[in-house]
Amino acid sequence: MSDVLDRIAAYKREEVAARKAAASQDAVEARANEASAPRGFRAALAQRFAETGRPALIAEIKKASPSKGLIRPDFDPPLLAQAYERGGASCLSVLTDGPSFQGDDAYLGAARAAVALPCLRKEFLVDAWQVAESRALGADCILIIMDMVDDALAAELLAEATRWGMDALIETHDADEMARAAKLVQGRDDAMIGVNNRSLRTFEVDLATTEQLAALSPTGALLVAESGLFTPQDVARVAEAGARALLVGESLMRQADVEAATRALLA
Ligand SMILES: O=P(O)(O)OC[C@@H](O)[C@@H](O)c1c[nH]c2ccccc12
Repeated sequence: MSDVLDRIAAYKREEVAARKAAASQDAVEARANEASAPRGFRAALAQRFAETGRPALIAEIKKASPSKGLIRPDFDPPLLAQAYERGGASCLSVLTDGPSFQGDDAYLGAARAAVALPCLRKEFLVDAWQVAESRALGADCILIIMDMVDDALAAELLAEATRWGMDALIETHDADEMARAAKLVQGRDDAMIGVNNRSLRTFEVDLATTEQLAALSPTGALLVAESGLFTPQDVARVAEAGARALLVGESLMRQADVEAATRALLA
């Protein structure tokens, strides 16, 4: 009865409850107020797309995943961040979830401090408290997974992100979630909507997901194609569908020379 996403949601709620018991909203806000100012995440992607006419890259720092196990044994977030930056990435995504992705909160700050790129905290948000926490950790952008939140929580997360000067990547995987995302961003001109080609419940990957949902994406939203992108042909395919940015992890994390692989993917 319980699939991967349900299991993650269950342990994340416990994790957040424990963290909230240890640090009040005021305490976490005090840390957020001292964090280095947000770097414009969506703006960096939009600018790169405007300059090149090709999708901009959000490169992901990801050690392991529930579907692939250990992806990169020699894992050094600052060095990986610099390789991505030199290779032409416009933004970074850093996994902070420990149990499923072998991530860590500290990786976000360490990667961000090593580069000038805006950084997404790749985390499962189940409580608005985590938004100020993300800012305290240095995040420039948060992730809102529509499959994990109801409309009220999604709106709360988005409003909190805006209040802290961060962008939000709103992740969808089917037409219903895209419709909910479109409603959520109605009236805003700063929307960023992701289409995850991988199901977080079955791990099945299909680039046709981007093609199908792109047509349903609200006009004005910056469309991000996520997961399962391995070749320049894959990139061309989602670009053709309307993606203005890409979120790529595994295919780059598996390469010995991350800088060269990043450059080759974007070539
Ligand atoms: O490693 P890939 O297939 O290139 O995928 C990267 C990214 O899209 C994926 O890690 C991801 C997309 N949405 C998520 C939500 C939670 C955790 C992970 C993800």
